[in-house]
Amino acid sequence: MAYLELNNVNKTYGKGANATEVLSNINLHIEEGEFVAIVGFSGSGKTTLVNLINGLLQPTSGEVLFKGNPIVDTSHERGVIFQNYSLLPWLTVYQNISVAVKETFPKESKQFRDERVKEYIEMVSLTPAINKRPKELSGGMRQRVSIARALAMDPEMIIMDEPLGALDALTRGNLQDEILNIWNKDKRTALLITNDVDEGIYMADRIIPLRPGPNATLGPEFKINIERPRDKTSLNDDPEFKKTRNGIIEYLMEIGEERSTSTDETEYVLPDLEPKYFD
Ligand SMILES: Nc1ncnc2c1ncn2[C@@H]1O[C@H](COP(=O)(O)OP(=O)(O)OP(=O)(O)O)[C@@H](O)[C@H]1O
Repeated sequence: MAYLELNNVNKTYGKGANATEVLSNINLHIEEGEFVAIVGFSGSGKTTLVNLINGLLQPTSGEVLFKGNPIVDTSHERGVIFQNYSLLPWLTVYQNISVAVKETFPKESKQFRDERVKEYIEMVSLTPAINKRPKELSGGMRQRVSIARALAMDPEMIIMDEPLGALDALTRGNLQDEILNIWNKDKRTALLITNDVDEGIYMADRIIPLRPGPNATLGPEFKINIERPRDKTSLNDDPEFKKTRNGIIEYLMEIGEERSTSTDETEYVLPDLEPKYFD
């Protein structure tokens, strides 16, 4: 039994003539402590997949199991970092994180909770903005609050739905490292949805492409056999990095081409294939 299992999962939206099967026959097994990245085309069903694992959605058929039990609801055991921040606008940075910490650690002392909130705010370098409300923050800062909030809740599994997409390269690189530190130090299990192949290779043990939808299904997995901790500056020259990157890109280009020569007129946006920070 794997830590997280999706067995023959299908998800359809709508009914009758309006029914669209977004995900088809998804089989995904993630072991405890693994870091898996899913790289997908825009609109292929990545968020639907995240919501099935988070417990916000139920599959139309098939099963989603966490530690052997069907996922029927959201749970603190699985912390999600969404792409759209989802902060409470009337609360400050401190209060947004404090609400979540209080919910997760109701029996701990006020001092413990206060220290934890401040520790995670400091981790994402937002101490100077601790009393600001979301509308006073940039998009990148809001996303950092959202990351701090998810991690401060101490989830066993971290699920990330394109969490770093809106950030500048430097902040993005720093947060990748912070997430990796926490995953490694606390022996978490992680699932990262990204459209950035390089980010996936830098962070994950395996990358699995999600093919374009409708009826999106998972492609073959690519194992990342690069020792950790990985060094961003030398990664570009690593033969294993080049081989893996080329393999994934070739695969994505092939399925992109298959789609463009089919009769289907939907336009598909390829995942981000340009290296941005490995110069
Ligand atoms: N509640 C819903 N009802 C009907 N259709 C939906 C619903 N949610 C998503 N869809 C459709 O399912 C498909 C996949 O959506 P989803 O948001 O999962 O994709 P995505 O890969 O996360 O997209 P993006 O890359 O744009 O974030 C899209 O065609 C979308 O319009």
